[in-house]
Amino acid sequence: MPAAVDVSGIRKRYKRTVALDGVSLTVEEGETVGILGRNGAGKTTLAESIAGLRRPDEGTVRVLGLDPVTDRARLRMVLGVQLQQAILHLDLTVIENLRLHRSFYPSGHDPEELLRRLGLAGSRDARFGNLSGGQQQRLSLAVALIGRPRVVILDELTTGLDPEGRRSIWRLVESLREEGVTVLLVSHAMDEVSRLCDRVVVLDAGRTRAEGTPQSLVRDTGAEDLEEAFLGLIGAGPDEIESVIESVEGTS
Ligand SMILES: Nc1ncnc2c1ncn2[C@@H]1O[C@H](COP(=O)(O)OP(=O)(O)OP(=O)(O)O)[C@@H](O)[C@H]1O
Repeated sequence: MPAAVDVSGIRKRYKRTVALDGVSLTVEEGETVGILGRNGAGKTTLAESIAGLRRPDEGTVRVLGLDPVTDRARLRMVLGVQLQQAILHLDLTVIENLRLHRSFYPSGHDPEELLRRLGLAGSRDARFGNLSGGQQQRLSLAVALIGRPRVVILDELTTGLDPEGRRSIWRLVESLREEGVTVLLVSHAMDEVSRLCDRVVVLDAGRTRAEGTPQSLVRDTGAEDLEEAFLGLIGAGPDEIESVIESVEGTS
């Protein structure tokens, strides 16, 4: 059985910026793995490389044994992706967008039921372009899940959601885990990562700085909680800690 996600030694450079500098990562089926790192650490580039939206300069990526670039059509049937910038039809309504995406798969969720689970039933007939940021975020998650994927990539899943919305989305991710879905979660929200993730990978300047369960990272760094462990791991000094906290708060 191939791993759900197998990344080996990937490098990616954008002109002068080295975004990924030899990252390797294996995620077994059914695991929920968090990708952490300060702004610009390379998290989205890693997520997009796994999704086949970026082609690494070096190294290999496999998702359930498929190459995301050359096996794209087959991968689409088993991979769901929610990225920071949702690309949905502005002029279609919520339900039309979701039905359209449902039509790409031979089987999947009932669009109406998924809207209810995501707290979007009340916005069913609103155009995507008229939704609030949090509602757009929920719809992009619905689109990622509509085909019942075996692997899901979620980039900043709950950014911009109200507290009630965050909790209902967390419960949904927990139910994915119960169904054996593999989840890769890019996040700045340490409470979210502590609650949902079996394992965490900390990226720093395009390299893997640390990897382990949230509990082991806290224990091994002698920190009080995951946020303190994270700040210690990326080597943030007292002044830098303030600015990292500001950047984390600004994006969560
Ligand atoms: N399309 C691009 N062109 C040029 N540079 C890019 C591009 N995309 C990302 N970068 C650069 O690559 C580095 C990694 O970016 P990436 O978006 O992967 O980081 P990130 O960890 O997801 O950050 P954030 O937490 O802010 O979302 C950054 O220095 C960024 O400026």
